[in-house]
Amino acid sequence: MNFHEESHCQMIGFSFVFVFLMWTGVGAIRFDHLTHYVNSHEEEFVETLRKWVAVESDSSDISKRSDLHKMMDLTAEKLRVIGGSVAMVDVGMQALANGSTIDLPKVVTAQFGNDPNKHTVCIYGHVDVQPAKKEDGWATDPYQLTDINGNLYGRGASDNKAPVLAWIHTVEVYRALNIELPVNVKFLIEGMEETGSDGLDAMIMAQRDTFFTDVDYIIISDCGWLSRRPALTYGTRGNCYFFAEVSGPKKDLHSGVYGGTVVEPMTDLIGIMDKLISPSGEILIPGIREAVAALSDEEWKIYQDIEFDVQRYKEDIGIGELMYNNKVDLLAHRWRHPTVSIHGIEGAFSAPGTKTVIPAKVTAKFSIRQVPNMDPAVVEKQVTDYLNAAFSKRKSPNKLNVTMVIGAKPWLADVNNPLYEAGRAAVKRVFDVEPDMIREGGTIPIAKSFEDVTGKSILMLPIGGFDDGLHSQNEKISRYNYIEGTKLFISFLHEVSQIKKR
Ligand SMILES: CC(C)C[C@H](NC(=O)CN)C(=O)O
Repeated sequence: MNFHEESHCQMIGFSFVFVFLMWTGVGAIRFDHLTHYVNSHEEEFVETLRKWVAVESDSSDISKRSDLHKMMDLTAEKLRVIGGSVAMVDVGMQALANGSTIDLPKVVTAQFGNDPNKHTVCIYGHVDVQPAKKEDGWATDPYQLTDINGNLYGRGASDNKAPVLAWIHTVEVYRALNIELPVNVKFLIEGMEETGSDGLDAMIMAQRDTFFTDVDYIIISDCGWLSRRPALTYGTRGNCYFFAEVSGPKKDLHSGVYGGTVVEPMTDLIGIMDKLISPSGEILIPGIREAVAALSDEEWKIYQDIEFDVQRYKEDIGIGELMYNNKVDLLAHRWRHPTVSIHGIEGAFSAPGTKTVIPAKVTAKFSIRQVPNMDPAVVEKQVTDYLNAAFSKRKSPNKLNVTMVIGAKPWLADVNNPLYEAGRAAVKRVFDVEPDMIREGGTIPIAKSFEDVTGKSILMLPIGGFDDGLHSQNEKISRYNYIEGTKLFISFLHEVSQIKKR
């Protein structure tokens, strides 16, 4: 049944001729009403995004924890104002490296409708962000949403505040126009995604037989398109994030006075970091590459058929040469092969200037993106054993301590699920194209647990642009993606309502 046919049903009781005449028009008018409302409220939607981006909800910086709590309150308030039954779920405390603890941000849940004859979708998203400072190289203040040529710049604009708001606006639009929601809608919005979703696993386990019992489908819009073509995402990589701390002298030392007499922690650290990955991108930790599921001919063909401009990709990131030059290798290494990234070294001298210091303690931060069939628990042991062995070969008097602080699994969907059909139809209706079927190189830490714990199917329905600069300087979402994305969600809810109830 489509929008037209649904209207047909509601006309029962009117004369056949009248229904026939109305049949082709009323459903379309309803969809037009909804999308017209979206268009005419664009500025209001942008203003709400502005307020949300202004909150520095950086989950990795504990000095920003009160902002994060404020962000969860704002989210709950927004959902309450549009009529949801909202709960703020306490998920306990976060254990910090120094042995102390701090409150985790509450998880916000909300419910709109509980008609047993309708499907129930649960929208998952997050409102915490990655760190950002103007001096990192932003052209504008990262926490002041700035519109430049229809692009809305600000930290968290695309990851994931605008997509969460687009979902909230979707419900708001139905309610404002007094049009019944075609499905029951639940929300689960968290504030720790960017640091591994601390507390959420336990929460979904605890609410498996309450909040999740009537949920049929889980929808996540925390990813982006591959090109200008809308996409459906059927896989994400996982992430094992490590700290490797090398400590030596009890305090920082003058390199002129002490250099040449002590084994420097930084030298040890760089030495072992260099053992993780070869210059050509080969992971050197035994066992990792062997675990990776082979690329099938079918998958190769899917990648081959995807529209992806390698030259444009290079230009977008400002790079002359990539590690792989053909599309299939590039996509495969972005989506379905593991990789090692070294993110930073805490304790290193990194300010401008020429301080001649020997840092006493340095901590490297690196992560390995996981793919099927890797297991974070196994990777933790492989990495720890390997680095300890490499370190002991150096015969250094310093100490090495390796810890895994995030262990998020990869996720892969069954694209034959009717949810994907609903996604395709919604994209077709709003954008008049077939979506790309893509995987995501990034991680949604909770995706696999959602599936394992609740047994529900997941669809990732992105609205972010391919060039949104997630985690980077000048993150943005375009007005086009924000507004048309909201229409996509409206259309998608309708399509889900058409899936046969089991
Ligand atoms: C475990 C990571 C910190 C999660 C993070 N997720 C996203 O960016 C998705 N919004 C990632 O780095 O992939």
